[in-house]
Amino acid sequence: MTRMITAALSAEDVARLAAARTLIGANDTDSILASAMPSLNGAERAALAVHAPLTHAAVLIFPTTLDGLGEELARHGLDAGAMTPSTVVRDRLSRRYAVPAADLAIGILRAPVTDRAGRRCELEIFAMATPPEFAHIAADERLHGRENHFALAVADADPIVLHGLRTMIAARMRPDGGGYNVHEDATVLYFRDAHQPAPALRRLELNCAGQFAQVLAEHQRESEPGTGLLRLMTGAWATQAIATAAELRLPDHLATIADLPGLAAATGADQDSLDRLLRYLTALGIVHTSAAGHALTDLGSLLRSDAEGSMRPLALMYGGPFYQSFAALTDAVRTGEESYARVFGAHHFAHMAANPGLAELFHQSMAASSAMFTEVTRVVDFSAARIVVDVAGGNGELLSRVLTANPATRGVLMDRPHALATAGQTLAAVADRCTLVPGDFTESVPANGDVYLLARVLHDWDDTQCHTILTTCAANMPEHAELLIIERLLPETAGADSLAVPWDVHMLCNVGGRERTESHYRALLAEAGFQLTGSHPLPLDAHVLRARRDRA
Ligand SMILES: C[S@@+](CC[C@H](N)C(=O)[O-])C[C@H]1O[C@@H](n2cnc3c(N)ncnc32)[C@H](O)[C@@H]1O
Repeated sequence: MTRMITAALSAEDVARLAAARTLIGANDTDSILASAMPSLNGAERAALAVHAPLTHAAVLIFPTTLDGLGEELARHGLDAGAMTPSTVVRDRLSRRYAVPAADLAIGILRAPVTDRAGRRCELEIFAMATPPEFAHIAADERLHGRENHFALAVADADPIVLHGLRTMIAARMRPDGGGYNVHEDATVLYFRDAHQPAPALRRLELNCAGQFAQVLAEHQRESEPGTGLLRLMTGAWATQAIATAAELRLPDHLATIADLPGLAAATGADQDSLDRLLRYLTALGIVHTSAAGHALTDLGSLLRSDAEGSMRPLALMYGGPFYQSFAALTDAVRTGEESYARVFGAHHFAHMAANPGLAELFHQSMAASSAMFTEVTRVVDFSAARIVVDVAGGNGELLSRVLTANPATRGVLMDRPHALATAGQTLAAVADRCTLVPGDFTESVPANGDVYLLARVLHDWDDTQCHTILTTCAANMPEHAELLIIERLLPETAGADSLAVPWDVHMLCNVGGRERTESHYRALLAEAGFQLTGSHPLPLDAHVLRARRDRA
């Protein structure tokens, strides 16, 4: 006797099943990862393919009933096995369409298919029994394909592996919920990229046998868009908490005192308030708190005033004058003019010139991020240079490194008088080989150098002012001399990450300057008669750009 086939599939769902099947058949793990997460490099894709190979593509279909669906699928060449109930998709649709979960009948079937490399994968078919009153759900889901996804199966059910894979994917696709499937004893994490051009690749499932509550909880937390936004919006609180710690010299005291009453007494702080600040600093990773008391983490140690390359002055600048000018960012964006002058009544450099204490702190703070200078003497060979001229060299941090590494070289530090006044201590060890020259780089620069340095100077100015500085250099530099520019470079492509991106806004607020791409610097140099001859990366996302006078 022939069994009645009662499930009916629409032509649209048959086509959607075929598309999901083709997605698997036309791809392997590497090619699907390359399309879904183009920023993964080959080595990262290969690692992902080992630890989490492609396992299935999923599609949600809408037969009138689930009865006889297996036979109907077989007629379309899909050999699906037994149906199991879906709870995760059912609950999501229940929430999405405000329909009681008990009214939704959703089953999962799996049909074997092979990828283009001949590896066995599956077509995961979610089927929702769709009586006429749920036709609107079917129409909406078919249109948006929200449940479509492709899946990677974690090869080793291990929390560290799962955590690492999750982190790698979450840097490219937004965490988008997940759950523990009791029927299959599997932890399922979803990711989403709403901007992915191929709808079938907008959603990724990472599937791992076993229950991993901690990884799942972290994923769920990151999946709530509000949490991420709250963290971003309260970033200024972290700035202030760190600045307050620096002002109270808390990091210095934490080097020898671990208990709260002792720390409160040493810093002159209210004990309960200090306890709350310490809890926040612990959450920020600055302080480590245990039964033994409080201690600095490695990160927090950089805030000690006696630390090599101490970042304490930067903490005070970012939580002090720069914090105030950033509060007027809206003005800067509206007008295109720096907010620092609006807040303090004078341009950054004029304000520094009139406030020696602040100038001292500023130059200490510039030196605090001079980790970008550590590589300069390795990347550039100064041994043939008789004289190195550091144009607007501040307190001489870079020049002192160059002269220390090159005992036969002499240096000229050129800057405004108030800046030179801060240089004595930095240059003490090389003072016999160094001359301090007050001047204005819009008028002239010393003329006898072999190498000229312009470190973190051009980003203070707009293109017109940069042109003036560069043409002054070109007019005064000997023909053979080389110009080295040290700056952070904005990425040439949108969306790429670099410290230059936030610093560009910082320059807008505080000096009216800007960060630039390498091609922007190449063009500025060319207009001033220089040719860009090389570019080398430095720490903290900086680069050294090498240029010579254009003889063409
Ligand atoms: C951001 S700091 C960079 C200092 C140093 N090159 C460094 O990387 O640490 C910019 C420097 O430009 C100097 N400056 C500003 N206007 C100047 C001018 N017209 N002539 C010479 N130096 C100037 C400032 O005094 C300051 O030291």
